[in-house]
Amino acid sequence: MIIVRNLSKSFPPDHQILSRLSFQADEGELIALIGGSGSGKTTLFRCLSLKDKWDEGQYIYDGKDISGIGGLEQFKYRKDWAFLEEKPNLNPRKSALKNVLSGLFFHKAWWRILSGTTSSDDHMTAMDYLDKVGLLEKAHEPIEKLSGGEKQRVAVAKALIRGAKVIFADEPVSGLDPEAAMRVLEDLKSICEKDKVIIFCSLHQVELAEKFGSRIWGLSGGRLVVDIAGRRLTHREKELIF
Ligand SMILES: Nc1ncnc2c1ncn2[C@@H]1O[C@H](COP(=O)(O)OP(=O)(O)OP(=O)(O)O)[C@@H](O)[C@H]1O
Repeated sequence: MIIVRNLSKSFPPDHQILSRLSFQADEGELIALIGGSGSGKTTLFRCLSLKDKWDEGQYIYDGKDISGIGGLEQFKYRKDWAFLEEKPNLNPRKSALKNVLSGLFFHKAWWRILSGTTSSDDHMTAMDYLDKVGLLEKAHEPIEKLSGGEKQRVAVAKALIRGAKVIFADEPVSGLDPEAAMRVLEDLKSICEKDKVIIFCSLHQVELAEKFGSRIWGLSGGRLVVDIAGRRLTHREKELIF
């Protein structure tokens, strides 16, 4: 569970980006974050994944206040989190399988990392995750030969194999055709429900947020102006956000 109280962040000299955000996110929730360009979506994700510092506020993760923790302790928590970006962070020349296996970096023995060897158990686990996102038959294809949606689904499998408990998906379906976008979001939603991970997913299309979000957050000018259970937004709620 994630609890945030009064989180604020500004960029110098005094550009306030996030303003006193408070919320709770529970396991199994897919939180669809919507907001205009520059409303602070990426900055919020960067703060929650400890990539950026914030100025004020309390951040409680799994019952522990991690607001002021330093480098080494941060590393421990970062193992629990994965980032999905618009352009998936994958090696284009390596196969889908090898890319998924690289997600085990945090968990493998040092000699396996140095020698690049993997056990047959690791191999089967990676195949299981590729199966979960419907890409078993593409396991040996190099990433550069996959479509945008397939690449994103490999990135999802890579996040899962590393045991991510929280996934920050920053506009993961921008640039995908509607069918591919639906498939990626269907996978994320099913993983969220079955594996009880928390997924924060920023989206530009309100309809997708309404269809896939178990909750919808609306961010405007760095403020959380809408926080509702997944359903169609009212006209007034849309006006508050955009
Ligand atoms: N490193 C930085 N230094 C100064 N200002 C920044 C920095 N990063 C982001 N900003 C500013 O913070 C604001 C919020 O940016 P952010 O990227 O979080 O918005 P966003 O909602 O993700 O936008 P988009 O939908 O366009 O990606 C913007 O005004 C941006 O210019």
